[in-house]
Amino acid sequence: MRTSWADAAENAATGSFDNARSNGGSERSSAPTKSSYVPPHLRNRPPPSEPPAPSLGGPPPGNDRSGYGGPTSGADSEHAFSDENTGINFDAYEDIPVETNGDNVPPPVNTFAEIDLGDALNLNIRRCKYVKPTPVQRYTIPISLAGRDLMACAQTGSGKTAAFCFPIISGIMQGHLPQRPRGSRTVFPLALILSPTRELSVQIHEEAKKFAYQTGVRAVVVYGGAPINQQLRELERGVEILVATPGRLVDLLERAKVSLQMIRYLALDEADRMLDMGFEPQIRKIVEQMDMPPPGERQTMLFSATFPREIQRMASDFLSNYIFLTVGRVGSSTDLIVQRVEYVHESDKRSHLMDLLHAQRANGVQGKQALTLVFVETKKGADSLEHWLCLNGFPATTIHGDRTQQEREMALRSFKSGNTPILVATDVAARGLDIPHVAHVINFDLPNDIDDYVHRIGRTGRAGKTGLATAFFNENNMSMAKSLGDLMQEANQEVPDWLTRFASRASYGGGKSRRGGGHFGSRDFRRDSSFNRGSSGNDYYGGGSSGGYGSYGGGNGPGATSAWD
Ligand SMILES: Nc1ncnc2c1ncn2[C@@H]1O[C@H](COP(=O)(O)OP(=O)(O)OP(=O)(O)O)[C@@H](O)[C@H]1O
Repeated sequence: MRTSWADAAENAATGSFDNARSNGGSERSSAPTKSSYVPPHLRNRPPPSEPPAPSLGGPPPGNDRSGYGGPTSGADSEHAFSDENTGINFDAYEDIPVETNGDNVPPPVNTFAEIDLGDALNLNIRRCKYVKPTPVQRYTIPISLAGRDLMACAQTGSGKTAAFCFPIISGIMQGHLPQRPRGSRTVFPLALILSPTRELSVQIHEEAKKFAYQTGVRAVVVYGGAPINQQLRELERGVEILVATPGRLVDLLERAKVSLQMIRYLALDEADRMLDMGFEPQIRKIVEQMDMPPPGERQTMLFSATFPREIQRMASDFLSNYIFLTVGRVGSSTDLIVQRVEYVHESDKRSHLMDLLHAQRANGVQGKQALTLVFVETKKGADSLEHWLCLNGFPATTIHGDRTQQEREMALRSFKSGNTPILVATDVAARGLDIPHVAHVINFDLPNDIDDYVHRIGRTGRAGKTGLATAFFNENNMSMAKSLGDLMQEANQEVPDWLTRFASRASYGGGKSRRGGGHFGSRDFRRDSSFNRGSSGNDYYGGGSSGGYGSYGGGNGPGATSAWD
């Protein structure tokens, strides 16, 4: 058992599942390889090619908006452009099925050069070493540049952030900007990007700053748990793109420090999360009850890897004649991630985790622990597991809603740097965080909702890289048996027989799935013949008695809101 974990973790870290596979399974027969299946990223793998090196030493790029008097800061410096994307194998995404639905869908592009994003942004894209657009970017960017509203669903780690940032920055750079009132202390951003967690907002802001470097477009972030005065000072220096968590933004709107009157672009990242029970009232307040222009007068873009039908229905309130885009199936996990599920009794979880970590360390490069993200159900559970890991010689830290913002940020930094290579987290870290080199995601406690599982495991296997995800399963997770088995099967993973047996015994749904039963949400809910805004209609997703928003009882309900902003 230990050997197989070691192999799996090592392979995930080095991206060499193909090697394991080519051993014919003789030495590594228990490794999580799929004997006949070859994931897309390993098929016809081309020789590694160096992306063209951007010239960083030249003169600053011309600003496409000559005469625009806005601030010129973007990324703090060119050092903000890292080498992370060098050599990424984006062929991994080539054969992912893409579906669009809506009127007059603009055609996709194959290269960034085909789109007029503006010189300064194009240069930044090269500086980021983005050689070609990912599928979600190929479709989304022309749709957004055509001024269309969009609901986009694409797998974790597939580049959704750039997909909404590029058109926003380009639109602001090249658009005819409205005159914004001057003199008052209220600020009037042109674009608003909302995300559910502080850390994700910070990350989106970092990305937006890089993309907007020397474009004249200034991005500012506001989020809870950090001093508001500092954020006010940043706002007063000028803001075109405001990245925010809902709570802090409502505060600023109520104090009339921010007006949404001039908003031209609204993007909701993790849109299904933003519209579920925890956040919906705040989002409605921001979008519908303040001074933001209505749908049709602003451009609205919603992004997530998961989009339950009821959330789609609700989201349509915010959109006007929108295009629905799916890259892969809605809510599917990427098959860059090797998924394993282990039957582990509640009382054995710690020792089992210890076995995994020992094996992983033994096989790590120079005995180093690969970055491992361990998800648990509760904040208390996170603290106690962290303590226990540290006592047992595994440097760990934790991120959850009871920690101060400073502690949360420190934990993330320490994890990213490898100083504490194990991060124990609640769902606060489940969505959006793009941490390079996470080799292994362990669901120590499985979530109650398969969509949450998809987001959690999506912290590995990003941007064309491979990853490993392990789930501990026992009778407490019966309600997940079928959806987990289905998801794994869909992602061409090996589903253990015992899980299939549990699934057939479990009454599917278990009252906790937003997805409902039978089919995964694979399409635009408007195509459902039963779609009728005035009636509840039949559930396309069929099966479960519990499907649907109203009955959602997953980990994000009111009891867990403190884990979020
Ligand atoms: N065209 C591209 N070329 C190379 N790397 C890219 C490209 N687009 C995005 N990336 C990189 O891919 C990684 C994942 O992107 P991003 O965080 O936007 O994924 P996501 O789809 O939003 O994931 P999630 O659903 O987890 O939020 C990032 O490190 C980003 O820099």
